[in-house]
This record gives sequence, C-alpha cells and structure tokens, in this order.
Amino acid sequence: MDIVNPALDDYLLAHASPADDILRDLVEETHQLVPGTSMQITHDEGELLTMLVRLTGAAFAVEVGVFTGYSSICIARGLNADGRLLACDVSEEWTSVARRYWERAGLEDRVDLRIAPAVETLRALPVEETVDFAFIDADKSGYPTYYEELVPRMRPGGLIVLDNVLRGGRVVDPSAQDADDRAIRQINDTITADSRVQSVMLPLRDGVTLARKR
Ligand SMILES: C[S@@+](CC[C@H](N)C(=O)[O-])C[C@H]1O[C@@H](n2cnc3c(N)ncnc32)[C@H](O)[C@@H]1O
Repeated sequence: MDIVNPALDDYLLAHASPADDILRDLVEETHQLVPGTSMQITHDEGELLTMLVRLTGAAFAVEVGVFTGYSSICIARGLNADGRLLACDVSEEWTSVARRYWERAGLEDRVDLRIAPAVETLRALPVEETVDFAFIDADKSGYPTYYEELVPRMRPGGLIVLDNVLRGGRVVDPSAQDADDRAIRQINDTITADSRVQSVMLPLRDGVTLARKR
C-alpha cells in the first residue's frame, strides 16, 4: 500500500535540502553492498532528523539501528558542539561502513558505537533523565522494549522518533499478523495512550512517530 502517492513521494524527496556528497556516496555504496535494500532511511527523513535534533538542542542522543550509518550521520550533525551519539547495532559488517563514513564526515569522535543487542546497551544506561533525542529503527519486535527502556531516560522535552510505524500500510490490514505487525501495532497504541509523552504520527515514507516527553 502506498502511504503517499508515489509521484508526490518523489516530489517530497526532491524538495528537502539536498544531500551532500558524503550522504550520496553512502547511499550508492550501501546499495552495492545490499542490493535492493530498503533499510536505509531516505534523504528527506534524514533532513528531518537533523532538524529535530537541532530544534531539541540535543547534547546526548541514542540511536537503535545503525546499519551503514545514514541516520547516525544525520543525527550527529544536528548535535550541539560537544554532543554525543550512542549508536546501537548488532552488525560488525554493516557498521564498519558506518565507521568509515563517520570518519569522512568528521563525526567519529561524536559517535560511541556499541555492538550488542540494543536492549542490553539501553538497560546498561543509568535510569536518569539524560537522553535528549532517540531514534528507533531496528528489529520491529523490539520496539516496545526499546521505547519502555528509553522513556524513563529521556529528559523532559526530549524526543523519541520511531521509524516504520505504518509497516507499508500493514497496520490497517487485519490479515497482517506476523510478530512485527503485532509489535508495531502494540507500540503505536501504547504511545497514543501514554500520558508521559505527547505524540504525533507523520505519513513520511513508512511512517514516523514523534513522541516528546512531557
Ligand atoms: C533498518 S536498519 C537501520 C537503518 C539505519 N537507521 C539507516 O538509516 O541506515 C536496522 C538495523 O538494526 C540492526 N538490528 C537488528 N536487530 C538489532 C538488535 N537486537 N539490537 C541492535 N540492532 C539491531 C540491524 O543490524 C540493522 O543494521
């Protein structure tokens, strides 16, 4: 199911501030490494992340799901001067690409990569309100857990962004019942009912939720 008319999707993509050579090269290399992949966020979503990180004045950000590093570059670029990004993934192979591009973008000192199941990395953080910005874009069945680990660690006014919350429209297809479908419906309903946050779901690409801690 198209979330947005494909022609309008192209138009939207063409009307975000343009990507630089680093991001363009990363897209090309990623598609050579994983042909046909849809895992990488698109450029307009990346611009949105950088803008949101800047708007929240973030100094400490957490990313769950690095892959080859597109979203981490966008987040790290929005951090304030001494900002830090804790980046969680399980793949040495994919994040080795990310490391090269962080270096090329001059961001390697800002990113702390942890190769481990993200739930372990998140649970190892003190339960204190220190996180300014978080982006969740990893295994869909983990979203409810990642969200619950992050909310108590977000500072008031901090923002959690979740990707793929529409699952290509499967959220409104009653016959779509795999574990990921159920997890995404669960987290969408949880966030809507969660008085700790103010939330809105955007029909950008595969659906993006913004949840701001009150
Ligand atoms: C959709 S991709 C992330 C795309 C990335 N945000 C980007 O912009 O290119 C999902 C990533 O989550 C990682 N992942 C899957 N399960 C994970 C887990 N349990 N803990 C941490 N990362 C995980 C995968 O290795 C993969 O790199």
